[in-house]
Amino acid sequence: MEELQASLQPRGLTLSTFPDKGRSLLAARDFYPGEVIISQEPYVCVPNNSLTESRCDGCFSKSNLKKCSACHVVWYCGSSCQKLEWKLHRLECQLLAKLDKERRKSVTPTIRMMVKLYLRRKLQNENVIPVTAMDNYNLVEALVSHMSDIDEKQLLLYAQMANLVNLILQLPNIDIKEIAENFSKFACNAHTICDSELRSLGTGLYPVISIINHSCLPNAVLVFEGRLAVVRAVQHIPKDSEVSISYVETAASTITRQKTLKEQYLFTCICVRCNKLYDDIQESAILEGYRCRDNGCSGFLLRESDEKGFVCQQCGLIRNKEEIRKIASDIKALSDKALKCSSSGNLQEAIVLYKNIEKLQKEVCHPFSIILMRTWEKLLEILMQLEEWKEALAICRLTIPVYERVYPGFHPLLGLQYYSCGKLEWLLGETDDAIKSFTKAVDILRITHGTSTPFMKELLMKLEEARVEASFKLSSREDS
Ligand SMILES: C[S@@+](CC[C@H](N)C(=O)[O-])C[C@H]1O[C@@H](n2cnc3c(N)ncnc32)[C@H](O)[C@@H]1O
Repeated sequence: MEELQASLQPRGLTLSTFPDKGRSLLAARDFYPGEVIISQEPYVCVPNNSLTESRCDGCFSKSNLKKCSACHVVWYCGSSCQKLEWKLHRLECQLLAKLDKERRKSVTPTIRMMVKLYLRRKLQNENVIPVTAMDNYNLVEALVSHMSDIDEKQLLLYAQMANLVNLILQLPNIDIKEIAENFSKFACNAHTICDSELRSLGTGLYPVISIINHSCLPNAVLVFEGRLAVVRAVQHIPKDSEVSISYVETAASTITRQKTLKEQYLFTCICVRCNKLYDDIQESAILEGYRCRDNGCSGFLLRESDEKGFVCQQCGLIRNKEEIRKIASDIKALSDKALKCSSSGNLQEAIVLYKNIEKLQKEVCHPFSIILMRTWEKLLEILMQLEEWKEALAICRLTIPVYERVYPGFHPLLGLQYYSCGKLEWLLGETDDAIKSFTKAVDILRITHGTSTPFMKELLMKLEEARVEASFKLSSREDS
């Protein structure tokens, strides 16, 4: 770790260890919103390839793919990506090619990532791939695994997966227990690699980025430029304070966030947001609870002590538990049907069902409820697929106030939602509104995504084009 400390120092970073959360990354100088704190290439990564969708192993793109003719498992979009991966894939390819057809089907992305991890370690040990302070297997060894917190069922699954990896690798002196522990390390430390619009593309292990702890109110954000993981400050991070990112969706009540963190990452979060008790009860009731039965009241409800109903914390009106239970069960039945319709491609029927869900949710959910927000997101997604732009814009606009509230400050999801709104407004000829939305998107995304990626260049170009169009419209109006 001394070597790593030495390489972090010139970047204005330092490592520390806290008793309640282990290693942490600290700022050794002030960082400001939009500044890159650290970036790292993956130690290993794999695309989300499945039987239904394939991606290039080098750049994760979906176009012009050709399957490796020897192993029939890995895809490439062209020779440059194939060359980039060649040193490692040469070994992997020989191993995968030896497997029979049925066995090859069991080589999931996670199994492949483990195989690649051991092959990369071997290549670094043999000096085929260079070792640096930020790129070496010791960093993988130092990752937390939480092995003692894993239940029997999960342990058994990791043991079976480790056996399969061993069978593929056929390396002498390999420790099956260590492979199983590494699967647990993947679960606690690996990151989902996303595109600029936060759509999942694959998974990667970034052992230095993995030192950054979680906060439900993070001061930094992790985004990807291709496979490169980039952490940017979204707040002023004063010298000596801890750098934090969020591992999970922050638009959720503390109970939900803590449950997800415990299930997926095996820890109980001790961040400031999780420790704020009163505000949190109110916040959770707004995000995932019920609204007052008086439509003019914006109060949130809490359960009555005798459990008969819910009391509005603003006007005191009581809402009957049975009434809420009935609506909630109707919503559940409709949601099951809507999900079936949308996954079977029956989008028109799905729209009708989601609109009915929205109507019922408006009766019971607080206007800032994330449950209602998820329904709007689903409606927006389907309306976009159906190219119903006007309706899509109306729904997109509804989501903005909720997004503003649940993703405050420089949050990529808020920036992306403004971007979607702007694109719809521009398409529908509402140029002035499009300029406002693109500007808001730029203000946020230049901090979270930087300005040099093709994605940001496209957004900046759209804003420029919209401005030109607006001034053209204005001058044509003045001329006539
Ligand atoms: C990706 S690692 C982060 C680095 C880790 N602290 C280490 O020592 O390697 C995730 C682990 O760090 C700890 N951790 C991260 N954020 C935490 C938080 N907000 N509260 C408590 N523990 C946390 C948990 O043990 C978690 O499983």
